[in-house]
Amino acid sequence: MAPTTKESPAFDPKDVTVVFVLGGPGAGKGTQCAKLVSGHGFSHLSAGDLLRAEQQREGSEYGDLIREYIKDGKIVPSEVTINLLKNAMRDILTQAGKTTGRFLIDGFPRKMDQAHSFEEIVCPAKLVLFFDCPENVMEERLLERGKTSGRSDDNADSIRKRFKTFVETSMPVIDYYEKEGKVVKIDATQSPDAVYAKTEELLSQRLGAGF
Ligand SMILES: Nc1ncnc2c1ncn2[C@@H]1O[C@H](COP(=O)(O)OP(=O)(O)O)[C@@H](O)[C@H]1O
Ligand SMILES: O=c1ccn([C@@H]2O[C@H](COP(=O)(O)OP(=O)(O)O)[C@@H](O)[C@H]2O)c(=O)[nH]1
Repeated sequence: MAPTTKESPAFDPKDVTVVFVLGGPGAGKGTQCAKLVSGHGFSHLSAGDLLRAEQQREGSEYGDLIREYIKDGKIVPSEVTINLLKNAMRDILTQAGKTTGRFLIDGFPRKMDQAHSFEEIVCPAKLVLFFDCPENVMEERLLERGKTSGRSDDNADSIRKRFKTFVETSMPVIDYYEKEGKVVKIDATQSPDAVYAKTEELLSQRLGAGF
Protein backbone atom coordinates (compact mmCIF):
# COMPACT_ATOMS: atom_id res chain seq x y z
CA MET A 1 0.00 0.00 0.00
CA ALA A 2 1.30 3.45 -0.87
CA PRO A 3 2.18 5.51 2.19
CA THR A 4 -0.35 8.21 2.97
CA THR A 5 1.08 11.66 2.37
CA LYS A 6 0.31 14.34 4.91
CA GLU A 7 -0.38 17.82 3.60
CA SER A 8 2.20 20.25 4.94
CA PRO A 9 1.02 23.34 6.83
CA ALA A 10 0.11 26.45 4.78
CA PHE A 11 2.79 28.51 6.57
CA ASP A 12 6.32 27.61 7.57
CA PRO A 13 7.08 28.42 11.24
CA LYS A 14 10.44 29.77 10.04
CA ASP A 15 8.50 32.56 8.29
CA VAL A 16 5.43 32.88 10.46
CA THR A 17 5.34 33.15 14.25
CA VAL A 18 2.04 32.09 15.79
CA VAL A 19 1.23 32.90 19.40
CA PHE A 20 -2.08 31.54 20.69
CA VAL A 21 -3.77 33.82 23.23
CA LEU A 22 -5.97 31.91 25.65
CA GLY A 23 -7.89 32.52 28.85
CA GLY A 24 -11.49 32.38 29.98
CA PRO A 25 -14.19 34.65 28.56
CA GLY A 26 -13.49 38.16 29.82
CA ALA A 27 -9.95 37.41 31.02
CA GLY A 28 -8.71 40.36 28.95
CA LYS A 29 -7.30 38.61 25.86
CA GLY A 30 -8.50 41.23 23.39
CA THR A 31 -7.33 44.08 25.62
CA GLN A 32 -3.81 42.69 25.89
CA CYS A 33 -3.65 41.81 22.18
CA ALA A 34 -4.44 45.43 21.30
CA LYS A 35 -1.50 46.55 23.45
CA LEU A 36 0.83 44.00 21.88
CA VAL A 37 -0.20 45.18 18.42
CA SER A 38 0.64 48.79 19.15
CA GLY A 39 3.68 48.01 21.29
CA HIS A 40 5.29 45.23 19.29
CA GLY A 41 3.77 45.17 15.81
CA PHE A 42 1.99 41.83 15.98
CA SER A 43 -0.98 41.16 13.74
CA HIS A 44 -4.04 40.31 15.80
CA LEU A 45 -6.69 37.83 14.75
CA SER A 46 -9.59 37.17 17.10
CA ALA A 47 -11.35 33.92 16.24
CA GLY A 48 -14.52 35.25 17.87
CA ASP A 49 -14.41 38.49 15.84
CA LEU A 50 -13.87 36.53 12.62
CA LEU A 51 -16.83 34.28 13.45
CA ARG A 52 -19.07 37.27 14.26
CA ALA A 53 -18.08 38.94 10.97
CA GLU A 54 -18.78 35.73 9.06
CA GLN A 55 -22.14 35.43 10.82
CA GLN A 56 -23.09 38.86 9.50
CA ARG A 57 -21.66 38.42 6.00
CA GLU A 58 -24.41 38.40 3.44
CA GLY A 59 -24.60 35.06 1.69
CA SER A 60 -22.64 33.16 4.34
CA GLU A 61 -23.78 29.56 4.59
CA TYR A 62 -22.69 29.50 8.25
CA GLY A 63 -24.58 32.55 9.60
CA ASP A 64 -27.31 30.67 11.48
CA LEU A 65 -24.98 27.98 12.72
CA ILE A 66 -22.50 30.50 14.14
CA ARG A 67 -25.30 32.50 15.80
CA GLU A 68 -26.62 29.42 17.61
CA TYR A 69 -23.20 28.20 18.74
CA ILE A 70 -22.14 31.59 20.09
CA LYS A 71 -25.38 32.17 22.00
CA ASP A 72 -24.98 28.76 23.66
CA GLY A 73 -21.28 29.28 24.39
CA LYS A 74 -20.44 26.23 22.30
CA ILE A 75 -17.49 25.84 19.98
CA VAL A 76 -18.22 26.31 16.28
CA PRO A 77 -17.00 23.32 14.20
CA SER A 78 -13.25 23.55 13.64
CA GLU A 79 -13.21 23.69 9.83
CA VAL A 80 -15.18 26.94 9.81
CA THR A 81 -12.89 28.76 12.25
CA ILE A 82 -9.65 27.36 10.87
CA ASN A 83 -10.52 28.43 7.34
CA LEU A 84 -11.39 31.93 8.52
CA LEU A 85 -8.06 32.18 10.38
CA LYS A 86 -6.01 30.78 7.49
CA ASN A 87 -7.61 33.16 4.97
CA ALA A 88 -7.17 36.14 7.29
CA MET A 89 -3.48 35.33 7.80
CA ARG A 90 -2.98 35.01 4.06
CA ASP A 91 -4.81 38.32 3.43
CA ILE A 92 -2.65 40.15 5.97
CA LEU A 93 0.59 38.85 4.43
CA THR A 94 -0.62 39.54 0.88
CA GLN A 95 -1.68 43.08 1.73
CA ALA A 96 1.69 43.73 3.36
CA GLY A 97 3.46 42.14 0.37
CA LYS A 98 5.33 39.89 2.81
CA THR A 99 6.00 36.22 3.34
CA THR A 100 6.86 36.64 7.00
CA GLY A 101 4.70 37.75 9.91
CA ARG A 102 3.90 37.46 13.61
CA PHE A 103 0.35 36.63 14.59
CA LEU A 104 -1.57 36.70 17.85
CA ILE A 105 -4.37 34.19 17.43
CA ASP A 106 -6.84 35.27 20.12
CA GLY A 107 -9.43 32.94 21.67
CA PHE A 108 -8.29 29.92 19.72
CA PRO A 109 -7.80 26.93 19.95
CA ARG A 110 -10.58 26.20 22.42
CA LYS A 111 -10.68 22.46 21.88
CA MET A 112 -8.00 19.80 21.35
CA ASP A 113 -9.08 18.88 17.83
CA GLN A 114 -8.77 22.55 16.80
CA ALA A 115 -5.25 22.69 18.19
CA HIS A 116 -4.11 19.63 16.24
CA SER A 117 -5.87 20.63 13.01
CA PHE A 118 -4.56 24.19 13.05
CA GLU A 119 -0.98 23.03 13.58
CA GLU A 120 -1.32 20.49 10.76
CA ILE A 121 -3.18 22.66 8.26
CA VAL A 122 -2.06 26.22 9.03
CA CYS A 123 1.09 26.55 11.15
CA PRO A 124 2.64 25.13 14.33
CA ALA A 125 2.42 27.51 17.30
CA LYS A 126 5.49 28.93 18.99
CA LEU A 127 3.94 29.95 22.30
CA VAL A 128 0.67 30.15 24.20
CA LEU A 129 -0.14 33.20 26.30
CA PHE A 130 -2.55 32.18 29.05
CA PHE A 131 -4.35 34.97 30.89
CA ASP A 132 -5.41 33.39 34.16
CA CYS A 133 -8.43 34.93 35.87
CA PRO A 134 -11.04 33.66 38.38
CA GLU A 135 -14.64 33.35 37.22
CA ASN A 136 -16.04 35.99 39.57
CA VAL A 137 -13.68 38.61 38.09
CA MET A 138 -14.41 37.54 34.51
CA GLU A 139 -18.16 37.55 35.15
CA GLU A 140 -18.06 41.08 36.50
CA ARG A 141 -16.05 42.26 33.47
CA LEU A 142 -18.35 40.55 30.98
CA LEU A 143 -21.53 41.93 32.54
CA GLU A 144 -19.95 45.40 32.39
CA ARG A 145 -18.84 44.83 28.78
CA GLY A 146 -22.37 43.62 27.99
CA LYS A 147 -23.79 47.09 28.72
CA THR A 148 -22.16 48.39 25.54
CA SER A 149 -20.80 45.44 23.51
CA GLY A 150 -24.09 44.50 21.87
CA ARG A 151 -22.88 40.89 22.01
CA SER A 152 -25.59 38.26 22.22
CA ASP A 153 -23.44 36.20 24.63
CA ASP A 154 -22.55 38.88 27.21
CA ASN A 155 -25.52 37.99 29.42
CA ALA A 156 -25.69 35.91 32.63
CA ASP A 157 -27.11 32.80 30.95
CA SER A 158 -24.62 32.65 28.06
CA ILE A 159 -21.73 33.58 30.37
CA ARG A 160 -22.49 30.55 32.58
CA LYS A 161 -22.44 28.29 29.50
CA ARG A 162 -19.18 29.84 28.23
CA PHE A 163 -17.50 29.23 31.61
CA LYS A 164 -18.58 25.58 31.51
CA THR A 165 -17.18 25.15 27.98
CA PHE A 166 -13.95 26.84 29.03
CA VAL A 167 -13.38 24.56 32.04
CA GLU A 168 -14.43 21.32 30.35
CA THR A 169 -13.14 21.80 26.81
CA SER A 170 -10.62 24.63 26.61
CA MET A 171 -8.56 24.11 29.78
CA PRO A 172 -7.33 20.73 28.44
CA VAL A 173 -5.79 22.63 25.51
CA ILE A 174 -3.81 24.81 27.92
CA ASP A 175 -2.78 21.71 29.91
CA TYR A 176 -1.59 20.08 26.68
CA TYR A 177 0.59 23.04 25.71
CA GLU A 178 1.84 23.32 29.29
CA LYS A 179 3.28 19.81 28.93
CA GLU A 180 4.89 20.94 25.66
CA GLY A 181 6.59 23.76 27.59
CA LYS A 182 4.89 26.43 25.46
CA VAL A 183 2.66 28.18 28.00
CA VAL A 184 3.39 31.65 29.37
CA LYS A 185 0.94 32.09 32.26
CA ILE A 186 0.00 35.55 33.43
CA ASP A 187 -2.15 36.66 36.36
CA ALA A 188 -4.89 38.67 34.62
CA THR A 189 -6.54 40.14 37.72
CA GLN A 190 -4.41 43.30 37.87
CA SER A 191 -5.02 46.50 35.91
CA PRO A 192 -4.62 46.30 32.10
CA ASP A 193 -1.29 48.17 32.31
CA ALA A 194 0.07 45.91 35.06
CA VAL A 195 -0.97 42.78 33.15
CA TYR A 196 0.70 44.18 30.03
CA ALA A 197 3.94 44.94 31.89
CA LYS A 198 4.08 41.34 33.11
CA THR A 199 3.24 40.07 29.63
CA GLU A 200 6.10 42.07 28.12
CA GLU A 201 8.50 40.86 30.80
CA LEU A 202 7.63 37.18 30.27
CA LEU A 203 7.55 37.44 26.47
CA SER A 204 11.00 39.06 26.50
CA GLN A 205 12.30 36.01 28.33
CA ARG A 206 10.86 33.68 25.71
CA LEU A 207 11.23 35.65 22.49
CA GLY A 208 14.23 37.84 23.28
CA ALA A 209 14.56 41.35 24.70
CA GLY A 210 12.18 43.81 23.05
CA PHE A 211 10.95 40.82 21.00
N1 LIG B 1 -7.02 43.94 33.48
C1 LIG B 1 -8.29 44.36 33.40
N2 LIG B 1 -8.89 44.92 34.47
C2 LIG B 1 -10.17 45.33 34.39
N3 LIG B 1 -10.96 45.24 33.28
C3 LIG B 1 -10.40 44.70 32.20
C4 LIG B 1 -9.05 44.22 32.19
N4 LIG B 1 -8.77 43.72 30.97
C5 LIG B 1 -9.90 43.86 30.23
N5 LIG B 1 -10.87 44.46 30.97
C6 LIG B 1 -12.24 44.75 30.54
O1 LIG B 1 -12.95 43.52 30.68
C7 LIG B 1 -13.77 43.25 29.55
C8 LIG B 1 -13.29 41.97 28.86
O2 LIG B 1 -12.00 42.21 28.29
P1 LIG B 1 -11.63 41.63 26.86
O3 LIG B 1 -10.25 42.09 26.55
O4 LIG B 1 -12.72 41.92 25.89
O5 LIG B 1 -11.62 40.05 27.24
P2 LIG B 1 -11.62 38.73 26.37
O6 LIG B 1 -11.09 39.09 25.00
O7 LIG B 1 -10.72 37.79 27.11
O8 LIG B 1 -13.04 38.27 26.36
C9 LIG B 1 -13.66 44.48 28.64
O9 LIG B 1 -14.77 45.30 28.91
C10 LIG B 1 -12.34 45.14 29.08
O10 LIG B 1 -12.38 46.53 28.91
O1 LIG C 1 -12.27 29.32 18.09
C1 LIG C 1 -13.35 29.78 18.48
C2 LIG C 1 -13.47 31.03 19.10
C3 LIG C 1 -14.72 31.47 19.50
N1 LIG C 1 -15.81 30.70 19.29
C4 LIG C 1 -17.15 31.15 19.68
O2 LIG C 1 -17.16 32.54 19.91
C5 LIG C 1 -17.59 32.84 21.25
C6 LIG C 1 -16.95 34.12 21.75
O3 LIG C 1 -15.54 33.99 21.73
P1 LIG C 1 -14.59 35.25 21.92
O4 LIG C 1 -13.18 34.75 21.92
O5 LIG C 1 -14.95 36.30 20.93
O6 LIG C 1 -14.96 35.84 23.33
P2 LIG C 1 -14.73 35.41 24.85
O7 LIG C 1 -15.72 34.31 25.12
O8 LIG C 1 -13.34 34.93 25.02
O9 LIG C 1 -15.04 36.65 25.61
C7 LIG C 1 -17.25 31.56 22.03
O10 LIG C 1 -18.02 31.42 23.22
C8 LIG C 1 -17.61 30.49 20.99
O11 LIG C 1 -18.99 30.28 20.91
C9 LIG C 1 -15.70 29.47 18.68
O12 LIG C 1 -16.67 28.77 18.48
N2 LIG C 1 -14.46 29.05 18.28
